[in-house]
Amino acid sequence: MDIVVFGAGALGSLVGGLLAREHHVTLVARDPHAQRVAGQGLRVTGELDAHVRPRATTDPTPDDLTCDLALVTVKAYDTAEAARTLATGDSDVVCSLSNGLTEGALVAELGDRVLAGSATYGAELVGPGEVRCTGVGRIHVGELAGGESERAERVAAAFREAGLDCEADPAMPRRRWEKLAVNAGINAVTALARVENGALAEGPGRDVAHRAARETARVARADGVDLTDDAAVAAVDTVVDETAANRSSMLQDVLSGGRTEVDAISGAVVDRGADHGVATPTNRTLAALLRAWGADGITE
Ligand SMILES: NC(=O)C1=CN([C@@H]2O[C@H](COP(=O)(O)OP(=O)(O)OC[C@H]3O[C@@H](n4cnc5c(N)ncnc54)[C@H](OP(=O)(O)O)[C@@H]3O)[C@@H](O)[C@H]2O)C=CC1
Ligand SMILES: CC(C)(CO)C(=O)C(=O)O
Repeated sequence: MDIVVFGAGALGSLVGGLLAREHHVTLVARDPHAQRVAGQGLRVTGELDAHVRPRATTDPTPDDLTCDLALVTVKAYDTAEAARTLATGDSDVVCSLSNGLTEGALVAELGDRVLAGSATYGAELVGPGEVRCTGVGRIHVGELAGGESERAERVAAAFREAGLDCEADPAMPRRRWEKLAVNAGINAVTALARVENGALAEGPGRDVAHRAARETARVARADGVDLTDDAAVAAVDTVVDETAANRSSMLQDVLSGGRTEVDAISGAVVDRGADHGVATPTNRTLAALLRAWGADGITE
């Protein structure tokens, strides 16, 4: 398969690097990472080990973006720009692995080429040309509206050919909302309390994370997705347990003074809740505090 990975930072370099063991991959990345990959290849270290030579560019032409599959791995807030650039090429299928509700921005530019995706692999960009796998997870792809899908099966098979753990999921809407509940609970609370995920196994942070997850489930149901409060809370507990020593991506953003994905996570729950008349006081408060931090940003 001809695959473009748009936004090859941590996750995109890991997934794109692993796919390059079997497929023709182009990474759209920033310098100096892109330059190093183009010159000396990409090293995958940590829990997996590979040295591959995908193409890499910072400035893709429409020809570069013409492919069988475009994976979007930018931060949620860069999705709209990524979609506009991808629309200059001709990709058969586009699939985002970003956290948060980002499909609106993709569909607006790319229409029914868009599949939903989610990833639980862990990745960190060590430096130019090297990405560390911090957790071997799983990738799911499927139709935005759910249901069996030949094209999702094709994408999943291509991932598996390259040795990635990937399944087509006919219940992708539920999976995405469950992941949103996990991120709404864990990311926002750990970023504000400045604790590792494991700190939410007990105590006051656990209660706030559960409330945020329950609200997300309520909004999901109003949106037509069958996610119970109990399932959303159980998903938070499972991820807290499995990633106890992790600093969530939002905590990492706050500690590094970077921009957070608050709009696509807590903010998206609030906005979608408002569309359906569902109150989301916990997510509203978490989003407001994260945005207040973003405005003034003390990091030490
Ligand atoms: N890292 C992980 O383990 C996981 C991450 N995720 C999700 O995946 C998404 C990506 O996360 P992560 O990989 O950590 O983030 P990164 O910031 O490491 O990667 C995104 C990369 O995309 C680049 N980028 C953005 N726009 C462009 C553009 N127009 N052209 C070229 N490059 C561009 C960014 O550059 P710049 O910063 O300079 O704009 C950055 O290098 C997030 O939504 C995250 O929540 C999900 C599961 C696991
Ligand atoms: C699953 C979790 C919460 C792991 O830390 C994550 O997705 C993140 O940090 O963004």
